[in-house]
Amino acid sequence: MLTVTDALNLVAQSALPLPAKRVPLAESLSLKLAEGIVSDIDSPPFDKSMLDGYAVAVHDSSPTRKIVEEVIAGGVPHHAVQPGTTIRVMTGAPMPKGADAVVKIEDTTLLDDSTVQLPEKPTKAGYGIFTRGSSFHQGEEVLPTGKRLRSIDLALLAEVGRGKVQAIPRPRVAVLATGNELVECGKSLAPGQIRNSNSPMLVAALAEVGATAIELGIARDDPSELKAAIEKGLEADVLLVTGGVSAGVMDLVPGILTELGVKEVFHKVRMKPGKPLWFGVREQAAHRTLVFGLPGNPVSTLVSFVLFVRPALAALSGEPFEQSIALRGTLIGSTTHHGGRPTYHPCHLEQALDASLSVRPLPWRGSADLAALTRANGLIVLPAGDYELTVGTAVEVMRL
Ligand SMILES: Nc1nc2c(c(=O)[nH]1)N[C@H]1C(S)=C(S)[C@@H](COP(=O)(O)OP(=O)(O)OC[C@H]3O[C@@H](n4cnc5c(N)ncnc54)[C@H](O)[C@@H]3O)O[C@H]1N2
Ligand code: MOO
Repeated sequence: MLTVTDALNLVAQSALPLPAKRVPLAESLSLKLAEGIVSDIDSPPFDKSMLDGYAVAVHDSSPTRKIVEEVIAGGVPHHAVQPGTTIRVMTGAPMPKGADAVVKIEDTTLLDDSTVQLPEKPTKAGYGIFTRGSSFHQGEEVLPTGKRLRSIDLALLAEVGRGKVQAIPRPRVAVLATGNELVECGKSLAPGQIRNSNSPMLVAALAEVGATAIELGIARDDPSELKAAIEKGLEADVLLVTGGVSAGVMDLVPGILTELGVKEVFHKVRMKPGKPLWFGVREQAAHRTLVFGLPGNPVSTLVSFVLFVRPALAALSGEPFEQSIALRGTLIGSTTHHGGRPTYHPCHLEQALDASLSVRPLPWRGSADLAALTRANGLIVLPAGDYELTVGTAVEVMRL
């Protein structure tokens, strides 16, 4: 059976960045730019007052000035500032000709409706002015290709008039739960039934990493129903099918995937939980779909998602394919391990002031015990073998 590392390498080979496309500004947050953004304007586009006050010429020493005009943000001055005169400007207003500084309104005294007294101390030239083009010039590259867009970057795109940008889009990920025993969350249970907990978990986990989830609901263990749902899911960039991938009589998923042209890359990985993980790729025309058959038990689904799907989604979005970071911690509770598969055991991690991690293994009843996982914020990576680990042992852990 494949090791986790070998299986990860196989997923990494297929998880290539999605082709870039034009994306509306409002949908571009956290996407990776696929073009350098060049400004269509000087910024600011005009010499602009940064204060509410009076536009003055600093070499003019007249103690009082005649106010010839008032310019608000969005307006334009119709006069120039001449010796003995001033123009009242509001923050954001274009500076009038003849002025080279702004005196704050709080530092002045209005003598009558059209006369203002200025402070004796002269203002410095340039004070209170954001000079045209002092941030950047028209034709300058303001955001480089490859940049992952943050909210402040969206502000800059808006400033330079870019309503659409060329970027690597968010991966579209279809989520399909399979199994006759499953009912949706709002329903009461008949004998033998359980609620579909995998779909809400995966949809939320996809939201956490900025992927777009396409929920396909529940398909019964019926070949034609499964086939129709899987066919729909293959239109996405990634299809996550949960359940039906182990060895049972109703484990139909791998066969149907193969029938629909998905090439199996691997089935089964030496890990606990998550052993029956299935991975394949369908190439059709220019469209590639990565397909993960996630084992049905919710903890197996989540661990497989964290280990395999999350790095694949990062790679599709243009980031490096990186495994969850392995950290070192020290056990503050003992634990035992049995069996030939490395186990990802739920734990509670606590970081001390010196950044060291204490690791408390949590009671856990296996891959269907999702309640135990709700109390965990990490997983201990326990190597294969039969052994006991005592308090104080150094272990490898991952954050959840
Ligand atoms: N003979 C073998 N039996 C099993 C093997 C094996 O290798 N040989 N592997 C076991 C392991 S490990 C796991 S994990 C499970 C995985 O099975 P499947 O992926 O085929 O999943 P199902 O059989 O459909 O379901 C397993 C379990 O999970 C529950 N489930 C399924 N979907 C959901 C959902 N959406 N929400 C909540 N719970 C779900 C389902 O009811 C089952 O109880 O196979 C072992 N067996
Ligand atoms: O690998 Mo299964 O996921 O142990 O329960």
